[in-house]
Amino acid sequence: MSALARIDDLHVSFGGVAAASGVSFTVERGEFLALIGPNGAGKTTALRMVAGLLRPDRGRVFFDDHDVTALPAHARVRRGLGFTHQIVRPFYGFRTIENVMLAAGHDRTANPWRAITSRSRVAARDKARTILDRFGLAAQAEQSPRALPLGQRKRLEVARAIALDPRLLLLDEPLAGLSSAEATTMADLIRTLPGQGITVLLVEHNLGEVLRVADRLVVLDAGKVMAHGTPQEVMARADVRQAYTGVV
Ligand SMILES: Nc1ncnc2c1ncn2[C@@H]1O[C@H](COP(=O)(O)OP(=O)(O)OP(=O)(O)O)[C@@H](O)[C@H]1O
Repeated sequence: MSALARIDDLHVSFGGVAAASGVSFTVERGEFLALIGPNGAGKTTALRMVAGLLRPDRGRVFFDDHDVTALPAHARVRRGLGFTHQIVRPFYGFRTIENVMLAAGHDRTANPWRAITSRSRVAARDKARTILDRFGLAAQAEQSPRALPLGQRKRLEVARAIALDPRLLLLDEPLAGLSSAEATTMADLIRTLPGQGITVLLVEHNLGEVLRVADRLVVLDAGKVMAHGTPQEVMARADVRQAYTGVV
């Protein structure tokens, strides 16, 4: 079977700075793939091009064998390519469960406001409850996201993305800013997604958690792929250890 996503020779520059210089890799169906590399390697830039948040100067993104390079992010979301932001952005005017319902009602109405006012409300609420349960947020359902600590707000961000039924979920540093216990909880939750039909492409600095939960790694350095393989294969390479950790 072909790859779920194929990233082919992406180039992009900001002013004179090349943030991606021929980035190519595939995301296989059902895998948990992590994109790692030192600061400024181009990880977030690559993820934004896959999501449709940034147009490459050159290169193509294929999702499910379709060339989606020209599609904006919202059109990719409709095809099943979801993403979360590094900085969490819940709707603070809505309760936690309503935040998930806005996404859960997406298949019934294109207008998110109608998703919580129309007859589909009950179905969306049930779906949102199930997702909040899975993400350990059932007790916080009726609270404002403002009242939630960062660890729970980050889980809400992933819960909202899941409610859109993605087949591929792009996660940008979901563990950033979390305590080590919270990071482990979040990594364990993300680890369950491929078993539920959601392929994961993760950008993450927390190498310990990445090595624990990822199936495969792609290492970026200076806008290029320097290595890919299982965590064991990749971390056995001296050039990767030097670029990524500064230790040979
Ligand atoms: N919008 C932008 N405007 C100008 N330069 C940018 C922009 N976005 C990224 N860059 C530059 O592109 C390069 C790659 O940045 P990017 O954020 O993709 O790296 P990263 O690997 O995600 O880094 P980090 O791990 O620090 O988040 C860096 O030199 C960065 O300064």
